[in-house]
Amino acid sequence: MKKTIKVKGITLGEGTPKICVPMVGRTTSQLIEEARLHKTLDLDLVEWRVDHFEQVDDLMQVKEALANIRSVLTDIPLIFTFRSTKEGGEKEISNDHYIELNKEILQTGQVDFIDVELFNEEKDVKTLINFAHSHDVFVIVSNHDFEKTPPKEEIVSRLRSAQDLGGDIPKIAVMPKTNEDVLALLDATNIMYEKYADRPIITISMGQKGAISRVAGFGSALTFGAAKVGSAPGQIAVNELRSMLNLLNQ
Ligand SMILES: O=C1C[C@@](O)(C(=O)O)C[C@@H](O)[C@@H]1O
Repeated sequence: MKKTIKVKGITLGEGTPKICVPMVGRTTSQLIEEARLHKTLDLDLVEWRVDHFEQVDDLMQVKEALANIRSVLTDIPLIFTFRSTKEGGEKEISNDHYIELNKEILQTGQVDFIDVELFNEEKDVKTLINFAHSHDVFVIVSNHDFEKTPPKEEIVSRLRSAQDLGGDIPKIAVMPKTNEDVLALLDATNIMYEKYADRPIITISMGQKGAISRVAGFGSALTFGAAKVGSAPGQIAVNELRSMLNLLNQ
C-alpha cells in the first residue's frame, strides 16, 4: 500500500492528480493581490515561489508576507519553495541563508510543505527534512533540468534518491527536446510509480512539447497550472487544466 498525504482536506497520491498554482509576486502587495485571485480559482494547493520575492534576503519581510498570504488563503495547502537559479529560479542565495530561510518558515506553522532541492549537500537535505518533520511539515525533494531530459534510468534514480533521503514527495521536472524525451519522462514516472515509490511522486516534462505530462498522470500526484503568470514553461491555465483532468478521469 502506498502512503497518501492528506492536508487541509486534500489527499495527494489518491485519485485524479491535484492542481497546484504558483504565486510569483515580487512585493507583499502583489502577493496579497495574487492570493486574492488564487482564492477565486479552482485549485487544490498553492506554491509560494519565494525566489521571486524582492525581499527574500530579509527574514522578517518574508514572514510578514507569508502571514499576509495566509490571512487570505486560510485553508488551502501551501508549499513554500525557494528555487535556485541553477534549477530555473529567479535568485541565488547562500547555502546558509537557504537553510535559515526554510527553518524560520517551518517554525511559523503557516506552511504545509517545503520544497528542498535534491542537489544540495546531503546533510543539509536531511537536516531540513528532520526539522520539517519535527514541525509536522511535509517535504518535497525536487530536481529540475531546464536544459534537457536525462535518460529514464537517471530520472528514476533521482526520484529514488529523493525517496531514500526521506522526502515525503520525490519530484522531478525536466525539459524535452524530442518526443522521445517526453516518453522517457512518462516511462520513468510509470516505472517509479509501479516499482519503487511507496509515497506520492510528482513528475513534469516542461515546455509545450511536455504539456501532455501535465494531464497524463501516469502516477504523478500533482500538476502545476498557471493563474495570470506561470512559473515554468508549458504550464496550462488552471481552469483549462481542471477541465482536461476531469475529462480524462471521469
Ligand atoms: O518544480 C516546480 C514545477 C514547475 O517547474 C513546473 O514545471 O510546473 C513550476 C515550479 O513553480 C515548481 O516549483
